[in-house]
Amino acid sequence: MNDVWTRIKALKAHKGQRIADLLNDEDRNARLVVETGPFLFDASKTAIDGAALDGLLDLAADVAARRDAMFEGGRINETEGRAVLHTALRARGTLMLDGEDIMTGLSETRDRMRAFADDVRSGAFKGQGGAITDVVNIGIGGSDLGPAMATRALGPYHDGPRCHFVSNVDGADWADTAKGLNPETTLVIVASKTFTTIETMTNARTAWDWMAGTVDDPGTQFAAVSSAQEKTAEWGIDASRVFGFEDWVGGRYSMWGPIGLPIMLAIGPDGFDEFLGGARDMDAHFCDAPLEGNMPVLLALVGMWHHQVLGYPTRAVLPYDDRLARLPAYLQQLEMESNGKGVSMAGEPLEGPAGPVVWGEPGTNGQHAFYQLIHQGRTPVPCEFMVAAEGHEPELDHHHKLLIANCLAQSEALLKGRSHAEARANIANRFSGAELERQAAHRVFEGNRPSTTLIYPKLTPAALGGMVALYEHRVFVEGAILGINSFDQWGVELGKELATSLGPLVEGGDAFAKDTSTRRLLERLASWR
Ligand SMILES: O=P(O)(O)OC[C@H]1O[C@H](O)[C@H](O)[C@@H](O)[C@@H]1O
Repeated sequence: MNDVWTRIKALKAHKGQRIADLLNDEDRNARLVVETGPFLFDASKTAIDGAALDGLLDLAADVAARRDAMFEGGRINETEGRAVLHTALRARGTLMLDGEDIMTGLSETRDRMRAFADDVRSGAFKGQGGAITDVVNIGIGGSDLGPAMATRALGPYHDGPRCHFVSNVDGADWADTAKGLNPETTLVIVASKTFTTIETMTNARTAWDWMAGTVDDPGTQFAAVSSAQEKTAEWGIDASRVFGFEDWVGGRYSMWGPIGLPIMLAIGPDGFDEFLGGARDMDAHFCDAPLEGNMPVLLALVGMWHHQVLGYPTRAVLPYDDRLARLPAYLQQLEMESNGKGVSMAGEPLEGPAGPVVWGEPGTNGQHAFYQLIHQGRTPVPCEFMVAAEGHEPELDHHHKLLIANCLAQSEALLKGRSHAEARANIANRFSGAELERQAAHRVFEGNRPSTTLIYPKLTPAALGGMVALYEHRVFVEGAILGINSFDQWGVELGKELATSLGPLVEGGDAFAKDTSTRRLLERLASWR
């Protein structure tokens, strides 16, 4: 699709319409509101008119073929020569890859996870001091963000051992986590697809030493999750507690399989199945619904309208759901590591930007922090709101009503704004003349700012699974349209290599080969140690 940038440029002709006017067009509104499963996605508070939507849908014309290739195991991760089959982790039936039904191995692993989780949760699996009270997942990036986000999101369903997450190589992360833990009743999961990531290996070694201080055989209280099982054996972790996955599961797409073990330990295997089921339903919708009316496709096209067509550099994810506090961080990896690319699959520089900056915080907290910029800053920030119809605290339903009211108020405020005349009228009793004009100018809201809203009845395991799958497929659609590889991450390599070369210099080695700034920083840090 080498004319994609030409077509994106052509779409700019449709910009400039006021959202409030477009909202009067019921036919257009109906096309921008999609429902599936427990979700209603409303993209009508954007400046996309019917013709722009036609053009955007046209961009996505070839996505279906690529989508089918992904689900069928095509090697669409071309730079690494790999299939992209995280969807198989939540699928049913058979799926042949290189002459083998991969579903057999996947369900065997899931059965082993289930048995292990049941044993840990029931107390049949014991630490030296008895039943496991605490689980520490040691991993980073895709081996941390998904399970950390999901266990927080599903707090009301949590009836297993406490789950903790240590990711940062900063010793503070381990030290603060270990402080309240008893090694004799703690299970450590070392989660790393490659089992080479320096942060994870360093934290795992520290955890091992900590446990060895009290526990006779620390390996018995360690489990490992990896696609490099030969490396887990070197750690002395018994194969019965090693859960593998294949290289066709990308790290940031991996929580549906063994990387999700902390979720399974927290909410139980049945809850985990519901989580997978929600994602599977979204997969079915993505595969079966026509492009128009396809929720991930619409979410992707709205994203591209804002970033590639209108040039807005960022988008904010604003869950009015405190338990989704880690969702923005999770989506930062999912979206920015997948689509933060500069060249096409063929290695040609892109004519425009691929993925935007993704950021956010739960509402209402963000309102009291950065919404000032969202409402009055010069650069529009497309906002992606999400809110449940009900919370898990029926006795606190008045809180939830306030939450909903605030969520809807923000998208309404962004849409409507406040004119100079309105601002002036509000303060005309306090100011006059030039001072009235000046004060009013500070109280003007431009309005006409875009947002989308995703609503769902309740944040259940199934709803969370569906929501994450929705965003996974959104990333896929954007990447497919732009012709980039959403499944590699070469951009993280250089920093890793340089960190390796800087290690000895932090120890005091000769830094003559480094630039003058890096040398100065090294020298001053050394002088302070
Ligand atoms: O699971 P691991 O192999 O330890 O990798 C952990 C993370 O580190 C890498 O640098 C990648 O950027 C991430 O995509 C990955 O999730």
